[in-house]
Amino acid sequence: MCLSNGYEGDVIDNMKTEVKVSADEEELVAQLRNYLTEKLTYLLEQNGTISIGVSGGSMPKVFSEALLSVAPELLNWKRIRIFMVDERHVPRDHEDSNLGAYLQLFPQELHHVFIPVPISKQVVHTAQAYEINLRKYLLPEQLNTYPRFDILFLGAGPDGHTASIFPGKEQLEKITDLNWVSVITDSPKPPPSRVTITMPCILNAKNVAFILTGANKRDVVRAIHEGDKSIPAAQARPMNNKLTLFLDEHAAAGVPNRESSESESPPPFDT
Ligand SMILES: O=C1O[C@H](COP(=O)(O)O)[C@@H](O)[C@H](O)[C@H]1O
Repeated sequence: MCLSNGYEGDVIDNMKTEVKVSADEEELVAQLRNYLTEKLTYLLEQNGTISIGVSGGSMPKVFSEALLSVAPELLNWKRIRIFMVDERHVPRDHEDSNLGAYLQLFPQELHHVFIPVPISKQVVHTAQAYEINLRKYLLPEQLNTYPRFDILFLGAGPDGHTASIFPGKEQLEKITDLNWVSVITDSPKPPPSRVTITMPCILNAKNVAFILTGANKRDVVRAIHEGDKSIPAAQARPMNNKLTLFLDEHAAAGVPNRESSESESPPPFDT
């Protein structure tokens, strides 16, 4: 049942925010599948690797279902690479591992699609090794700059963190000259040690989509929608000024003037 469709095109400080609201998980997966289908169709016509960054937490299940149900002709696994936007510093077979959660949901023959986060004893070494792995696949278009992910799927906590960038802890330790990956050792959300891509990598992405469900994400949704830069999730505004929010009904309660926006039916914007 489709209780409400997405409405599109709210423009706040030049950011075009497309909001897709789903009635249940099945509809959320269908909306994600449509989005992936549209993006993959376009990206496959371009050259090179298609880079998709994903979050952990509640995201692996819906993202995996959506991607694995995209039409097979669009799933050119030789060209698709999936990256963790953050990883908890635990072994891959630990229940808290973000990558581990995806690997359980994907068939063994597709595990090579995921770029490993090599877990070392020290979290700083893990971050360095992961940054080296990112550089193998995400050559920046110009030297001395940040990678340009094709699509980032971000989650956010009720406190406003995204990836593992937490409020008040945005000044992450500089690991390398360019600092694509950094560490946090006192995360307010367990486990305390994590690696994360840095905010400039998020801002440099071609497409950024949040997947946010549940009533406890309402305030974060409001902050993102209003561009309230006090929390990291709301700072994650890509350079192309296009943001997509995939929400359920509970999280969508945070979208201001939702009813009136829906009835106005603003015209769709370009993709
Ligand atoms: O710890 C994390 O939390 C966020 C949000 O998780 P959720 O369960 O509330 O969806 C997640 O995006 C991040 O990747 C993860 O490491």
